[in-house]
Amino acid sequence: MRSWPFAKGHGTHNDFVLVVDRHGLLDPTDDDVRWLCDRRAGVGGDGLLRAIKAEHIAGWDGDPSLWFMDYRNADGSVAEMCGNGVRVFARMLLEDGLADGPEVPVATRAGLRPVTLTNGGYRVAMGPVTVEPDAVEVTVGGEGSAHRWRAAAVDVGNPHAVVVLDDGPETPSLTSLDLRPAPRWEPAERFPDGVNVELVEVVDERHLRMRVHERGSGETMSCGTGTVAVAAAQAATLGATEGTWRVDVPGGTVTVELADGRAWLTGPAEIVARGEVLLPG
Ligand SMILES: N[C@@H](CCC[C@H](N)C(=O)O)C(=O)O
Repeated sequence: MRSWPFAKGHGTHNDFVLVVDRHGLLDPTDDDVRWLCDRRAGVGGDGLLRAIKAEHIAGWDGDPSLWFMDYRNADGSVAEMCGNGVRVFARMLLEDGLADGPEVPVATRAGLRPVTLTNGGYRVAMGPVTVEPDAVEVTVGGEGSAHRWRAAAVDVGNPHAVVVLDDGPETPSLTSLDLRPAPRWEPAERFPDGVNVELVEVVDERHLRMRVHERGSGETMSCGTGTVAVAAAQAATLGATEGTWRVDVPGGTVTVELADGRAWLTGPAEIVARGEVLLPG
């Protein structure tokens, strides 16, 4: 049995188990991550956020004294970035006295992501975003209820495929789609390491509603990098290089600002529990 102090938190109901591992001694295995994220046997979460000093991360060539967010999906796989997670991560560091506000620079596999505590929530500088319209075909739903659409490939540090639903009479509503089976995409080589798939309803030009199937976690109530991806895909459709978008997800609402190929994400971050978890083994 191993006993680890942990916190549980969420950003627009995208939920995480958080552990502080300053010197990189915990080294969670894939099985540990799956167990921690298990909603019946473990603590439960869409992913694990491990805070480790960047000096222990091979390949990090920035300031070694920064906190590095080691993000793992619920299935144990590693991801480059998590837009909701990084806000919750910054909040935990601030609450624990491990960082000074109002700006917390967080090292991630996608690069530096500064998080600033503002009146409207936690604002994250999300870095560069690129959009390739109509790059893949995505199939959503199981046999008998499958739909196929063209999707934009969007890079927010991690990969996304964004389907914007039209308002034609044959188009199913966002809420009716079955996101339990993992969406498929073609050509498969376009995303060799998997992809997060967002489905979007346009409420108006600057207001979007989305659902997401996350690589490594399944359908979640929100995905911060996904909200940036859908805003960027919509901006590309409009021919806009800057602006502010409201994005509604099943777990709440966030704001995405875009300017000159870069993005900022603002939303809530909550810590809901702290304790000691007893890992098997
Ligand atoms: N929920 C996150 C994204 C987490 C990583 C993603 N599943 C991936 O594998 O790329 C977010 O809020 O951005």
